[in-house]
Amino acid sequence: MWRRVTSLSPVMSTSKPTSLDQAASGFKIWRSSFSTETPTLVKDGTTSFKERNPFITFVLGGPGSGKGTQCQKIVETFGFKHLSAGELLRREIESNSEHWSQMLNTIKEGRIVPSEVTVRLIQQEMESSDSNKFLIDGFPRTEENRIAFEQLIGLEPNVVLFFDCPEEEMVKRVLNRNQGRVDDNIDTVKKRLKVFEILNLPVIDYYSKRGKLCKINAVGTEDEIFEKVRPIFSACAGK
Ligand SMILES: Nc1ncnc2c1ncn2[C@@H]1O[C@H](COP(=O)(O)OP(=O)(O)O)[C@@H](O)[C@H]1O
Ligand SMILES: O=c1ccn([C@@H]2O[C@H](COP(=O)(O)OP(=O)(O)O)[C@@H](O)[C@H]2O)c(=O)[nH]1
Ligand SMILES: [Mg+2]
Repeated sequence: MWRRVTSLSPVMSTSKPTSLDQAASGFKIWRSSFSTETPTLVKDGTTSFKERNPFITFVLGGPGSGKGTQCQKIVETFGFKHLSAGELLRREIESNSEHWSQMLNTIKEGRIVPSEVTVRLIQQEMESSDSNKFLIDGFPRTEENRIAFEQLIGLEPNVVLFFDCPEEEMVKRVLNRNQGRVDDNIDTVKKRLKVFEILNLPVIDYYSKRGKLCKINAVGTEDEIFEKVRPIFSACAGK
């Protein structure tokens, strides 16, 4: 048996990040069915993922701010491995994996899937990749996500990109996205914008204080925005 919180109001009424995240995911029972043991970091029996010293970029911004679009350009120009947390979750749902219906409902309602699930999917992708440069798109979405990643993977991002976009523009882009997503409708977008403001902005603020944040004005053409992104990676890639 599991229970789902259907109202956004608990998200709005408390200020503690951990309880906020629990309210946002609404899966206390589901959450408890996942192990919190630190998974092994050994990839091939000799080298742990951490020892590979990967370059990790978190890509943040509200729904429709252009994260995925800019990630594609970064991949083309700088050869990163792109991991979209949302895509990994959608793939899990499509493959009818355990808890697929809870994940689908969470996404439909614009809430956040438990950290254990998302971090495990990201970890599997990173560990099995030949690349050592990662763009983690749309994660971490909460302080609890951030802490779970740091604890389970044992690493922090090298850089955090934040695509800063006005709400009106984000809504317009999401409603025109036309990819058949269950969350690209006005009701879910409104909820996602609230979740972004309450749960994701504190993560952005955290990285700003750590001196890791690159804030990019996400208004303009895709190419104009990429010209602001390019110098961030040129310095280390020599391009
Ligand atoms: N700079 C831009 N100007 C106008 N539309 C954009 C821009 N960047 C992306 N889009 C479009 O907006 C929608 C959302 O972009 P996407 O990259 O999926 O955002 P996110 O991953 O942040 O939700 C897509 O249909 C995309 O083609
Ligand atoms: O770390 C994550 C990333 C995504 N999601 C869920 O997946 C949805 C879609 O995420 P995605 O990043 O694909 O959306 P985008 O911001 O690109 O529109 C989010 O609203 C959440 O419900 C989540 O729970 N945890
Ligand atoms: Mg996206």
